[in-house]
Amino acid sequence: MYKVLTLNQISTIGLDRLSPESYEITSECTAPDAILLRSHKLQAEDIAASVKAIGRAGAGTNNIPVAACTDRGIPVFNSPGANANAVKELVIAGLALGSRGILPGISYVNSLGHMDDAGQMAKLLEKEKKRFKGNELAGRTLGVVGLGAIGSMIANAALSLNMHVIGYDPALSVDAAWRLPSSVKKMENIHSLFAKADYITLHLPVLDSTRGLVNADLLASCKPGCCLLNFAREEIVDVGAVIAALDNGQLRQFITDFPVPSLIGRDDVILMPHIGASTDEAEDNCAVMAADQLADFLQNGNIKNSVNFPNLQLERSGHCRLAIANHNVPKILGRVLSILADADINILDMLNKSRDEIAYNLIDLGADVSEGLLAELAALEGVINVRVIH
Ligand SMILES: NC(=O)c1ccc[n+]([C@@H]2O[C@H](COP(=O)([O-])OP(=O)(O)OC[C@H]3O[C@@H](n4cnc5c(N)ncnc54)[C@H](O)[C@@H]3O)[C@@H](O)[C@H]2O)c1
Ligand SMILES: O=C(O)[C@H](O)COP(=O)(O)O
Repeated sequence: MYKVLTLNQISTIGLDRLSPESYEITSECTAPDAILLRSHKLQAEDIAASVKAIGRAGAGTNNIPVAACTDRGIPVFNSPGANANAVKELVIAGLALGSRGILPGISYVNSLGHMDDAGQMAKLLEKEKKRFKGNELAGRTLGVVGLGAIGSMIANAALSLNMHVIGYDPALSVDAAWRLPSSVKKMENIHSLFAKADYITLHLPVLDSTRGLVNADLLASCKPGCCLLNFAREEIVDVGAVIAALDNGQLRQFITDFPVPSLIGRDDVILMPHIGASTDEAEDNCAVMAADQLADFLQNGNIKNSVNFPNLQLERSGHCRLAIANHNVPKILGRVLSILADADINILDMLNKSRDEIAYNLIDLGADVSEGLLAELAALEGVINVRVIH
């Protein structure tokens, strides 16, 4: 029986993938085998020694101490693309809110509760509606920073709204490049994107290299009157610099899913409570993906969509499987194999892959391994953890 600790509300459609015969799902547990979470801020010291894997039902893993997990041989999984459509739709709504007098218009109408004559109200609204005039998105230029799962969907949607789309992504994957229509103009650097776009939308992860990326220097290069949308992460944008750019007219509007107190109460700011992925569909998709990935790791050692371990999947064969995480240095696999050979254990299949400082091995064996042999493998220099899966 595997114990899975949930640290956020996870869709039951996803949790149902973990059958009650093999999994106990609990929101309180001192020795879980795995953790399933969304945006809960997880501290390294709160990850019990028993934890073998962490599943993020969502995209961003900046709430998880990934480096500490790597050191401890714990793979961290996320759910790439599973909530991208939800974010795309909210960003399209953000573009509409940023181009038309929708929110002030609604709030004006709601302020007329004292009126009781429909005819008079209609007359007043026809007179006042000029205050809520906007502009169309068609013909304007949208700059998309980060052209991964979300950014590429937004680029496509904006093209269908007859916008011009320019994009910047210095680490674009081959898959993501295939998803992009050729009419999306790739910019060489982020400054030229800021200089050309009427609307700029951010869809990149928070990393050391992207923290504070949108700062006073970058905002100084944007087209005066530009509208900035941040549905990526709070830390990517220097809010003080955004407020200064709004005050001096460099920015016309800031729309974000990551409110902070200094932004509240401004007419030129639209704040949402981190609801980019808050749809039934996205929550179900993310939970299903995260649960399936955790189950495949716990039951088979397979790794799919890990942010710190190599992807590695091997069909099961033989009597049992060893899953070994080790530091990515020479000779460790050779030593493992010679211990197995000395114990007369036949290897039926195996796969070994590395990613940065970590290496991971799946070894299918023709016979069971003793506790003593497991301890010998675990004690090898460079081996981080060893698991036998029956
Ligand atoms: N508001 C929300 O609720 C919500 C929901 C989902 C994701 N997010 C955030 O959006 C981010 C992107 O999600 P995704 O699913 O598209 O991820 P993704 O991994 O598919 O795409 C991210 C893209 O950003 C690119 N990138 C990395 N560094 C960059 C840089 N310096 N400049 C430009 N591009 C850069 C990558 O190459 C990649 O193509 C997530 O990391 C998460 O923080 C927010
Ligand atoms: O990175 C993500 O997937 C989003 O920020 C969604 O976060 P949530 O799962 O807490 O809504």
